[in-house]
Amino acid sequence: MPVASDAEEPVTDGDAAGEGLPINEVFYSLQGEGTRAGVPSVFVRTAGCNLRCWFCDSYHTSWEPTGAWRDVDSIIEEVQSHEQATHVVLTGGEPLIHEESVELLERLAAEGYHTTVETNGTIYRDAPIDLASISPKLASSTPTPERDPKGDGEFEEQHEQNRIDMDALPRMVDAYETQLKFVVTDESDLPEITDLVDQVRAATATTVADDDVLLMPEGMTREQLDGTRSEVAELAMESGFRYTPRLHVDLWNDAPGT
Ligand SMILES: C[S@@+](CC[C@H](N)C(=O)[O-])C[C@H]1O[C@@H](n2cnc3c(N)ncnc32)[C@H](O)[C@@H]1O
Ligand SMILES: Nc1nc2[nH]cc(C(=O)O)c2c(=O)[nH]1
Ligand code: SF4
Ligand SMILES: [Mg+2]
Repeated sequence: MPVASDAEEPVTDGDAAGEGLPINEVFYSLQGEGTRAGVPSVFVRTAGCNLRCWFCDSYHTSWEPTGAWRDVDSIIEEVQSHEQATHVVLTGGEPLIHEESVELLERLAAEGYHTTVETNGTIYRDAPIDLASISPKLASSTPTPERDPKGDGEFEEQHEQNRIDMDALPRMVDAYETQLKFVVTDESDLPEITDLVDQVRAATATTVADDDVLLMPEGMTREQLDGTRSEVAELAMESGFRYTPRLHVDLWNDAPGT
């Protein structure tokens, strides 16, 4: 967890917006998820999210947002310090809740970076995004009282109402090269995924192929993935959708900054 320096305003939940972007962490790693798994990339993780998935592997961006307000220049400078990298992954939290993410993406594009945005697909923004890595949230993500990592189900209704936006999602699919990356907890998720993909196909002019739809096993640790990955791999073979590993978890488990 990065600690805010004296020069930077710390981010806390319910905070008034500061200057620039609330940044939880910037780190260099391999893209662990999706069609570009294995590509060396700089990750820029914003703080704050409009959803509250019970399983969120970035708890300190959603349930308890933490970090520091930073201007775009300082973020670009840190990205450029990783000289080998040509790919940048903007993630969060939900990076597209922040209008300033557009400016950051514009600057990254002008510097020649390939940009991937990891997003829950509920907010559309017009920006130079090379790959929209959209992870629409299923009913199994909802923080019921039994599955609330922090409280007693206080976010259940808000999460349930906001987790799918059938205006923003097809709009993003039509605007950008897209992968739809679903977190799968077990086989009961599959009918909802199929239904959602059908709805997106009906609402877009873009062809969404079966291998643009990725099934990703739920799990923050190797141990948790041991309980989900085989079943999700079988589901991919049965459905014709694509499987994505969580390469970073396989390599580094849940170590910070990976
Ligand atoms: C922390 S989210 C940030 C971006 C955005 N808010 C979203 O959900 O797409 C980054 C990615 O991690 C996935 N993810 C979060 N928690 C997970 C878990 N416990 N197991 C598997 N994937 C998870 C999300 O679905 C998303 O694809
Ligand atoms: N290595 C690595 N790959 C990732 N791909 C998407 C990530 C994310 O948190 O959005 C992520 C992450 O946190 N680490
Ligand atoms: S939408 Fe993304 S960042 Fe927000 S709670 Fe869910 S997984 Fe975490
Ligand atoms: Mg992650």
